[in-house]
Amino acid sequence: MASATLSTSIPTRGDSFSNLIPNGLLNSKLINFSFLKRLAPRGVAATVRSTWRTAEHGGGLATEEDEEMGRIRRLQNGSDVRGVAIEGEKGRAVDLTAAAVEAIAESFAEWVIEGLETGRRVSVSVGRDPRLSGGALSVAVFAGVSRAGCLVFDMGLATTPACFMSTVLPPFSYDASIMLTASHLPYTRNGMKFFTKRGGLSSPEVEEICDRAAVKYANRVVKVSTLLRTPPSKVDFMAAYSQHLRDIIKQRINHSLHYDTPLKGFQIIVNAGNGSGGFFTWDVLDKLGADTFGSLHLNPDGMFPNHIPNPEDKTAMSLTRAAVLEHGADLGVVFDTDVDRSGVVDHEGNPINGDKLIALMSAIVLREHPSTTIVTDARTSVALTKFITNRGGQHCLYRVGYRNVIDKGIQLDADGIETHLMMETSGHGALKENYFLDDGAYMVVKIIIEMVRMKLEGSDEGIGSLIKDLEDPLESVELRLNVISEPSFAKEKAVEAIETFRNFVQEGKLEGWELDSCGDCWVHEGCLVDLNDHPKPIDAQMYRVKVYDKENGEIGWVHLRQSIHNPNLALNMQSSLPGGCLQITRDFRDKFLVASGCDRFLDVDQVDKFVKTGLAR
Ligand SMILES: O=P(O)(O)OC[C@H]1O[C@H](O)[C@H](O)[C@@H](O)[C@@H]1O
Repeated sequence: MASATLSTSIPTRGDSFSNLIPNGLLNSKLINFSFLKRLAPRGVAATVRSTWRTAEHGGGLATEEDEEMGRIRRLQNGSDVRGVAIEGEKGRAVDLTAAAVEAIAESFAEWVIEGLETGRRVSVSVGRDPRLSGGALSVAVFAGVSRAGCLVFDMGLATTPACFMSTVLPPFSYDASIMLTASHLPYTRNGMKFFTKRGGLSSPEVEEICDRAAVKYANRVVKVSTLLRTPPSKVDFMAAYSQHLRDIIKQRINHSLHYDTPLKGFQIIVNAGNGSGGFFTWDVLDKLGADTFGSLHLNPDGMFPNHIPNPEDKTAMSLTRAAVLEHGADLGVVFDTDVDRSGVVDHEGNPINGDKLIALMSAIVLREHPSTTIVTDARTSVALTKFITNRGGQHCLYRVGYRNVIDKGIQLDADGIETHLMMETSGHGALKENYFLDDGAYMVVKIIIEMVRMKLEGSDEGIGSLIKDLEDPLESVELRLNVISEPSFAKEKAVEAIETFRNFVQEGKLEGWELDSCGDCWVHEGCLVDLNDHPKPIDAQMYRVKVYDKENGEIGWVHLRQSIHNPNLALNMQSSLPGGCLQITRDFRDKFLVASGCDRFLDVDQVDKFVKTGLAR
């Protein structure tokens, strides 16, 4: 091993350096030693270095400090922190403890202070969703942030977009914000999202913060503070944020007869799934004159007793659909727990989420900004690309993960390629006009304004009519393949499988499969395969492949990637040929999984089941 690598790298936790380590791992994704040295008290850095040396010599056990540091590092999930916060999951212990949260919050606050280099005390706001663990973990955040020397502002029950908005809306304008949420994950989980005035943090930034927290945590004898240096000040930011949303609706509709109640005469059903989104009903819609009778699950309940708050959830959508039809409402709205995502139901009861929601938002945005570029993740249908380009827009397909999609849009826009909308199929949607922030409430605001505008222009067709010409893909399937490995190696094994897949495709071992360098994106070759003009560290490995057949030409695509949250691979595919997905899956299994030997460390049950029965999951 080259000495240059020796002096700059240390292993990540759990690298017990057995011969289980996948090829090349020892040199990859290792944190920077000089960074660690700056932070780590001598003992810790020395332990880390000596463990690394053990590795260099081919063996040795991870120390207790390594274990502790690894536990904190593994809480990073892309651009968020996520973990189990309360007991209740079979086989999964609590790892998002108050001590871990405190160390991470303190590290974030230090990172903000260093970045701002201001003489005054830095201010940080804190919000949370209704999860049962939220109260206790808030206290841990207050302790960590105040321990770093910041002023803390407690927003209480809040939404993720509101946390960001608290950094830009005067008079609040806090320097940074932390939201405690695990979005649509079960009640046992919780997590953290981080914001500065520049927006949400990227995966490498969160990784840096977790590395810092890991060292801090491992070096602490007493892990949890009992004393708050500065008690938090309570603020009712949600009231100000709601007024901000109301003002936007009033100003943009500019109703000639009733300016302050522009939603008079409209019935809108909100399904908040017992998450944080209830405010949108009583503090935004009701006050603007809408009739919200029939709305569902508005009261916050950290057990989420009705269904998972998630616009991708079938129950959430079908209950909302039923309520819209029962009440003859104009619109149904479904929020996820922390309201950074949403979906809608039109007045005919048609659910609009996934590709359909992207199409709806594209139709609205393209009217305002003809020819704008729209960035989505690369699991969208060929029909969506057609929908966007037929209206004069450009469609850039990029990597899964809302932060990736948003960051790509920001980068394109900065490079002079006008980009107004960035959306993931999961329902994260960000608009340039709204700080490039993924904001489920703001998306609904845009849709409501469009709905009223259409009505005022004399159309009774409703917002569903805007996407009438969007075709559904003939076949669309998602399968998951669990990685069978010790948890600390799961990520690396996933990368190994995905890179092997890429090699197989490139070497022509799967006939008719061709690595898709940029989907149907015209912007730059290679954007999808991470060869950006501004390369960024990769948070999850993924490739999209176009599939051709001799008789029919291009028949579909395959997208293989590491899951962001779990030790598994996600295999998505679409086909325009009946039975195409079955054939694709058969080839994937026989010519890749079995031929490469990856089936030895991947659980191929779902693949086998689909091949046998045609049923996914
Ligand atoms: O990797 P998965 O488990 O499929 O999750 C992927 C999804 O995770 C979260 O929900 C993120 O907010 C999304 O941006 C991402 O697409």
